[in-house]
Amino acid sequence: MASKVNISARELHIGYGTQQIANTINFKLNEGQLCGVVGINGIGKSTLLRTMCNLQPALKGEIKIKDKSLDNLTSLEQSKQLSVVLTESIASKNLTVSELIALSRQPYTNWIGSLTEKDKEFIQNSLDIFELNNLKKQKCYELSDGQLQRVLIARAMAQDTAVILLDEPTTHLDLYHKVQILKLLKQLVKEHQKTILFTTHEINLAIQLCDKILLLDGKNNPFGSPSELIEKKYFETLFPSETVIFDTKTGSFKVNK
Ligand SMILES: Nc1ncnc2c1ncn2[C@@H]1O[C@H](COP(=O)(O)OP(=O)(O)OP(=O)(O)O)[C@@H](O)[C@H]1O
Repeated sequence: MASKVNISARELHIGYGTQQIANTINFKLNEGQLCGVVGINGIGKSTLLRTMCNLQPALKGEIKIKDKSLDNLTSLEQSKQLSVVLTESIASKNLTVSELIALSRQPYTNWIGSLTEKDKEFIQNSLDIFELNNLKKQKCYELSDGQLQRVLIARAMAQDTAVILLDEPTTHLDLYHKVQILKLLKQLVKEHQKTILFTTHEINLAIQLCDKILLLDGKNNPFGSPSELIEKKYFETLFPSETVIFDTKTGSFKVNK
């Protein structure tokens, strides 16, 4: 059975007003796929993410969620298809972990905002999957960066959308917690058939864990499986080679000593 395309971009140009930041971005992501967006500082990763969740307009081209153009979705329809975890610090840190995760059910609750049994089930499932039961009564400001990141992803999970977008979900985390978060994302796409797209500077980890990588390079913006991109030597020109080199044998970046 052919996998379903959950999100795609066609000939997408992104930027601010008359300032183009990245051009001709093309990709298609199926359900059950984890995709990392990589590229040097300032190349447009966060701009792409913000464009993909309609926080800013595309300059050209089309984004589709399933078979519908993002432009044609109402904000309620969008919030049932697409959840977003951005880097900006959350305004609601005064809430407990449970309360923050419960907010994710807003697209489904009635006008009073009361939670049904089904809503409560989604919230409890998320707490279970992300092992947050022992933290659920804690205030969000009391959490470590790694714990808060897990809570934010749990909230996106409880929103029950086909697509989850995350902006740098592993910043400020130590190596163990970076790997833990990325493995959780991998588990989500495989066990729950989600499509997850996240921006990252952890290219070595993305190469090991992602099904697809979108490499914003300011030219071709290649998209493919990590091994396809390695074979086509796209990683080799990403950084100046006198500083960092790409080792094709191990599929990882090394310091050029
Ligand atoms: N609100 C804005 N208005 C105008 N230009 C902006 C705005 N936000 C970002 N930019 C510019 O857009 C470009 C891309 O920024 P963006 O934050 O998308 O890059 P990035 O790849 O996510 O960078 P980093 O890896 O450093 O987080 C930069 O040149 C930045 O200065």
